[in-house]
Amino acid sequence: MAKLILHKLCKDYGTGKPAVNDVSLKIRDGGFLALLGPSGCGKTTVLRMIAGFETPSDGSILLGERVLSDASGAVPPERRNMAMVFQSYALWPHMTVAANVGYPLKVRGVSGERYREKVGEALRSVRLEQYAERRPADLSGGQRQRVALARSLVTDPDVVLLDEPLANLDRHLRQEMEETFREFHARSGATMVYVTHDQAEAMALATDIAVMSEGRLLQVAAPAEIYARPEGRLVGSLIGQGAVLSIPASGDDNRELDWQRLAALMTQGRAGGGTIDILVRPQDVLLGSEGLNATIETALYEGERYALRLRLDDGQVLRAHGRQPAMRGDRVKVVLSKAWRL
Ligand SMILES: Nc1ncnc2c1ncn2[C@@H]1O[C@H](COP(=O)(O)OP(=O)(O)OP(=O)(O)O)[C@@H](O)[C@H]1O
Repeated sequence: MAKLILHKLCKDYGTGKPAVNDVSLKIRDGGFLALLGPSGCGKTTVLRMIAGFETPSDGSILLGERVLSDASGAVPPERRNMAMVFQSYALWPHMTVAANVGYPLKVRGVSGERYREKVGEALRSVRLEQYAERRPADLSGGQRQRVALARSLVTDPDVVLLDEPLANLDRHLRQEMEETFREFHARSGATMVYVTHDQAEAMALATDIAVMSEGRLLQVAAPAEIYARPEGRLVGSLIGQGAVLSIPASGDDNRELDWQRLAALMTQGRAGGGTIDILVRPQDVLLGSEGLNATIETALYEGERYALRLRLDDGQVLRAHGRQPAMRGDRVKVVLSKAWRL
């Protein structure tokens, strides 16, 4: 299998604003890339161009040395050796689970022992062997999505494209399915591109996250890297549960700011010199007897702690974790142990 390369990819539907604008990306062989971004940012359009369902207005798509799409033409979807998994499962209701899983093999003319072997293997990979003769209507949402996963694997695709595959499931089932997806990825070795607007899902599943906004790619990095060093306000606010504050410019290049530096900047006022955006994670907001004055706006009990929303006296909002019961309107003091300049 080979690296999937998107080179200066554009899609203009003629609506006056391109849906995808100059997206360049390399997805390593066997990688699991999450395409993350708010609704309408162009994620699905990128996925559909990779699959061959949509023709790029500009740019090219390569799988290793093989050109799938460029100005001179495009390889049709059925010759790309890719599989797609949809939010809606897209199963045939009148066919059994086994027949659904085997359908792509039938289309390719595979039959007999080879057919049975491949279907059995795919069903085992998602632990659905016992359900082979059932119909989709007799399965839960999670089991239906596992059928769709097995079907996507049965032809040994080079690339599996997943379009919000867990969006229809409840929170508990989503977590369980995340485990299934990780296993599925590890076993199949296929390169995966996974569209989602759920950052927690992207962090839990992917080896790399690509954040998009308004058709453009903002940042591509491993989950831990993008969490620790997000680029810009949108990525900062999208990944993890941080708060973005605007504070007087620091004048130095250091992007990691400690409390000493922050305290000096935040208490000096805004007399000229411009401002910078900083990202503050809830675990770095420490409640105590000194620091910035703030008021508790909401305190949500989460079992082991309280998730607090605080308003600083300058009107900006922070998120914090509290150990003690807290009430709306309580006055507190906070120290920001560290922050990241966006
Ligand atoms: N067939 C189409 N014709 C015209 N405009 C389209 C078409 N498909 C998508 N668009 C527009 O292109 C932009 C990107 O859409 P796309 O579906 O790729 O976004 P998305 O990030 O996947 O959104 P969502 O998470 O809501 O599915 C949107 O503004 C959308 O309205």
